Amino acid sequence: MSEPSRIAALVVAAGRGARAGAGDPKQYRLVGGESVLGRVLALLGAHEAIDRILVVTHPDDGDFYARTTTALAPAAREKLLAPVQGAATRQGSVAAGLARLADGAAPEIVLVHDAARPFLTPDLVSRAIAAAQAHGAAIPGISVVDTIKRVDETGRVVETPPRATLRAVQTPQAFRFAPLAEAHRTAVAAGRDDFTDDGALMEWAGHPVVVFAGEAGNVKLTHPQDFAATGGPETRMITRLATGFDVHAFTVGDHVWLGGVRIPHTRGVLAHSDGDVVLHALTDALLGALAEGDIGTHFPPSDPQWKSASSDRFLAFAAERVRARGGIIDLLDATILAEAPKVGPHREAMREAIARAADIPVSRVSIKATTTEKLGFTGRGEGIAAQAAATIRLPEEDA
Ligand SMILES: Nc1ccn([C@@H]2O[C@H](COP(=O)(O)OP(=O)(O)OP(=O)(O)O)[C@@H](O)[C@H]2O)c(=O)n1
Ligand SMILES: C[C@](O)(CO)[C@H](O)COP(=O)(O)O
Repeated sequence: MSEPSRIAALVVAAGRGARAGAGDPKQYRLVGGESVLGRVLALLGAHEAIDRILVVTHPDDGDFYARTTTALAPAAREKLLAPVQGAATRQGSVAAGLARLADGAAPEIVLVHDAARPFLTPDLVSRAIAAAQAHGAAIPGISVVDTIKRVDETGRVVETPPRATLRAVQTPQAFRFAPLAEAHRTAVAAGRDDFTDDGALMEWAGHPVVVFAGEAGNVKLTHPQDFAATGGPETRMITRLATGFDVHAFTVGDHVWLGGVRIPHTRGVLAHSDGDVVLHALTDALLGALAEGDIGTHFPPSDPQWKSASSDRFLAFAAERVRARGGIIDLLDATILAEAPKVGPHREAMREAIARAADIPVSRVSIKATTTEKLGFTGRGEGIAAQAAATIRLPEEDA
């Protein structure tokens, strides 16, 4: 069997955003409630074909970068290499990243992406990878809607290129790694540091470059009005809250699963799956927020394939449904109702496990517990229960 391709994402984030006006560096400002770079890294991190991500940063941005990456889901954080420092030009910043990626086992394919383009989609990333695998050098482009003129230094029009032949190109631009790294070294040796994209640099170095379909929404945040326009996503997102509840009876056994953690106990639970009441309640809360039924709708207990199933897959499924509808999970909160086992010693491990299953930052997961003062079935030690709440944001048109 052939080895899977090694595919790296190189995100250039070392610019100063002079055209974006006063304020924090544009790659760390918020759009739709999330940092621009954070959105890029979350999306690239969740893409299964990408095995490592390198961000090229500005030396002044250490704190911004640390805050952004701490808030990432574990799956995305694990793919991050230590950042490298950029240069005075975009081309120089890309070259610095390529030099770092060449250290050790270089990737086969590299996707070069502007941190300032936070609205890329998984589909665009997949198309970029497929195009690079097929053609070696591939860049996303869209047809232009304005008529474009070439002018001289006085502003006089010297040419009107036929519009049908023009494309406005974007990132991620995808290349076989070795030729791109070589072309960058050749450009520096030739004293060139003025290429505004890697497609132009590869073209100059004599490589064929193909354009594949870009996306109109994949804009580069350049001027202050670009951020005003993206005030859209924030106001267009609708917050939804829903709850979930689950109970399992105790039976003979020596452990229980709670929040994705195996906890030794004097009893086990009666269940078709692993009987994790916390993950079941959270799954129902997420499905409720989507109005997409409940856990039994998607994973019927009558279906033998879910026998003894690990419940993190149920939660992962529900979280993926939120993302598939363009949504964001803001909070997963659960309360465990039991006299025993004690939850406190396992709380952080549960938060980590839930964050991992839902692919969200740990800071968005909360676990609480209470006894019921020896009242009711939980008080009598007959079973264990969990109630949960989830808040998500969904695009207005889909909510
Ligand atoms: N020396 C530079 C210049 C740009 N970039 C990155 O290249 C991308 C595209 O560049 P641009 O939108 O021009 O960003 P800035 O250079 O920051 O903007 P400006 O030209 O307005 O200062 C951005 O993600 C930017 O951070 C970089 O890593 N290093
Ligand atoms: C790479 C790029 O985003 C493709 O459109 C663009 O060339 C970057 O230009 P900038 O002047 O560095 O923003």
